[in-house]
Amino acid sequence: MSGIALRHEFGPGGFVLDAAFDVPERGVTALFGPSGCGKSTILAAVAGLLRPRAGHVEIGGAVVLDTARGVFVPPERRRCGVVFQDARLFPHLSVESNLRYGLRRAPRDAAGPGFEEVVALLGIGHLLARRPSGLSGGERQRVALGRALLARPRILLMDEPLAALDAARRAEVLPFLARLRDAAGMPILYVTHALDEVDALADRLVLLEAGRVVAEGPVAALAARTDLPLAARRDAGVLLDCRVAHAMEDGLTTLDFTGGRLVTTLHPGPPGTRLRVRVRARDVAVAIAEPQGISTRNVLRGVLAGIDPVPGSPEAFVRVAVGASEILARVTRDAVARLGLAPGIALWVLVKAVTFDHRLVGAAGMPGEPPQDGA
Ligand SMILES: Nc1ncnc2c1ncn2[C@@H]1O[C@H](COP(=O)(O)OP(=O)(O)OP(=O)(O)O)[C@@H](O)[C@H]1O
Repeated sequence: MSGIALRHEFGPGGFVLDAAFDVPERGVTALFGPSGCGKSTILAAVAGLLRPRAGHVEIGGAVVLDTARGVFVPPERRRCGVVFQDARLFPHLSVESNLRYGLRRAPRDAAGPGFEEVVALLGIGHLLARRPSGLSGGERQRVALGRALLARPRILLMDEPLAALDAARRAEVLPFLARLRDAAGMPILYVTHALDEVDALADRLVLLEAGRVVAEGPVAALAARTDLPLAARRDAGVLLDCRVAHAMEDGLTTLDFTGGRLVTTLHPGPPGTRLRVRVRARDVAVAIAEPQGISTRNVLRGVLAGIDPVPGSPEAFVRVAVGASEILARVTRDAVARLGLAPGIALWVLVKAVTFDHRLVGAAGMPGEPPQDGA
């Protein structure tokens, strides 16, 4: 586990950062929050590019900052691999030379994937002879990821690595990021304000607001909470870890989750492919009796676990336990009263097959790759 605790002020009366959180040894920890909440400042302080007033930063067992004891390891000795919005490749060097620059920076005794392995992981073998100016934005970012990884850092720090790309390029790079996350074997601290990137990549979420940590924990656990700023978003809803059960003849796909089965119009991959699906609360309706004669493909039986009114609105979140999972429905308070909803009653959850977000990427494994049993 890596630990980060930082306090900083940008001049008298300026922005104040006061944040502490843990980063597990593996996987992506996303720093998420509105513009100006301090995400980039945290990353800069971890990388050693900013000297905070007070703080303690430990990465993979190495203390790189401890202001109480006067420890400040300079950025070049912190072994942080940093990837920014813009790839920042050396323009006069080929892709291969850019990558080998990363490799030369790796400490002799540091273990990590080799040149060929990284090139294959990021699908950049056909680009090696080119200069950065001859690459698309997405290809440049893939090379930047490779260069950072080849330096065999203790941690990868990514500051909105997809923010400068258009939607098509983002969709192209996202699966490679997911691949890198699974293969890198090191923590990744990932700054973003795009929820779809969190859904696709993050294991843990650190939710920030005005320089402070509002909540931290596994992404799915935070998505299910109705007391966080996330719940105010239009796309608020639970995340379900699913596995493709089978493709149906009518072009639909069934997904299994711990609690039941969903029919969707998604085509994430062959049976066994794992993916994380966002079920938006606004797309979910509830019924107190099993509905008949409706077009909705997903009708799941559950038990009403709780009702959370949305402050300042005529709406409420209804939490429904479906097997071991919980699904959120956003309904009017009028519906709560009309149906006599109360915790403990049986409830049917209705989700149309067409409502699932098609931008979602497999949470593990690449769409189209064979399933990895036991993964
Ligand atoms: N060098 C600086 N001097 C003064 N204020 C600064 C400085 N750098 C950042 N800030 C302020 O600190 C706050 C946090 O900035 P930061 O860039 O960390 O936010 P962010 O969450 O990464 O935002 P975004 O999502 O827009 O990139 C902002 O209010 C910003 O104006």
